[in-house]
Amino acid sequence: MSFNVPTIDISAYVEHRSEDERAAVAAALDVACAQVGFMQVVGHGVAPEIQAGLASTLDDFFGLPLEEKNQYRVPDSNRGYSPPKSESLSLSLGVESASRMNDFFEAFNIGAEARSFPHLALDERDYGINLWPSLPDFEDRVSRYFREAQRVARTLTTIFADALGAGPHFFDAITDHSIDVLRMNNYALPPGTDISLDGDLTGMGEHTDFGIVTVLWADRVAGLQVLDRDGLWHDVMPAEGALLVNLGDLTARITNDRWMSTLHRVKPPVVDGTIRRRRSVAFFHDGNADAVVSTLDSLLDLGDGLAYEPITVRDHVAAKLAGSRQGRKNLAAVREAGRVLAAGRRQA
Ligand SMILES: O=C(O)CCC(=O)C(=O)O
Ligand SMILES: [Fe+2]
Repeated sequence: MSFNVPTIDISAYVEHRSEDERAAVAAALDVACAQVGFMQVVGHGVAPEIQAGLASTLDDFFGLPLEEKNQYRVPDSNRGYSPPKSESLSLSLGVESASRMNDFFEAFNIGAEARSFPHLALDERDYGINLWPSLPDFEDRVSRYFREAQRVARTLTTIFADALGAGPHFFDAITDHSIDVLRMNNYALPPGTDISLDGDLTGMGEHTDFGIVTVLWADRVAGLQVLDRDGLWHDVMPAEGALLVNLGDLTARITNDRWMSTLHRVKPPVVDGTIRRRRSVAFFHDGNADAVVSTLDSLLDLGDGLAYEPITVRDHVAAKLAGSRQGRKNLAAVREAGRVLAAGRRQA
């Protein structure tokens, strides 16, 4: 069967059109979430100039010298700058083991802060404090897109609730002070990188996203790959003007794996001895730190009859960030490990 990332037009929800039109969208989204876990979303209403403004901030920030970018590192926080895993210095030495550019993405993160919800006594450690580069209009351009991505994510969870028959307030109750993070990714090799030394050039290693849903803006440049149900990787590129959307692990838990938290990675093709620079921006909608995420009652009996244990978003995110794992084997870990192993067996 050929692999296809379905295109879902959400304008019926964005424009509050008729119940019948919205029901058709929810039905199409249900199939996409159950079969692929990735979608091209159109009709989202994010203005092209807001997307262009966002794209320009990546050029401005990642174009800075590394020393300057390093001033925006925030240790032990999901904020600020993360440099590529390998240092270009070791590359210049030509030492093979040191020269591997595995996971060569660099990133800059901002997100919702506890103080954005002054009426709630939230802990900054669950959210993080933004560090804005001192570049003209940077904060403004990024924030404008952030608010739009947040709106799209909330529209999506409204559709999720309809598609799952979960009741209109199911997602509101777990996302009204959501941990939302915007990760701006830059995939570019330092000038002079000898890619012939690099056996397995990986922009970003295979992973699933942690949260409820991810809204992904990306350049129309190859590199993103998605794992299908048969364990094969497929290249995925956004259509003109489309946003990619994928589900995270919390949605897999909520739906008892009826919907998929799909493995993906970034592996840019080498063309003429180099890779094309690629930018992407992932908006992660993870849910309230203190929300307890449980499988919907209606889906508890699905599949092997086992259920995910309820977990707070805080504990789930902490476990994922710690590279897993809580001492005892839980169903989530077993199922996720199974997916990764199956992929590894089928394809190098
Ligand atoms: O660069 C991409 O297209 C994917 C990025 C991604 O998967 C992530 O940031 O979690
Ligand atoms: Fe991802």
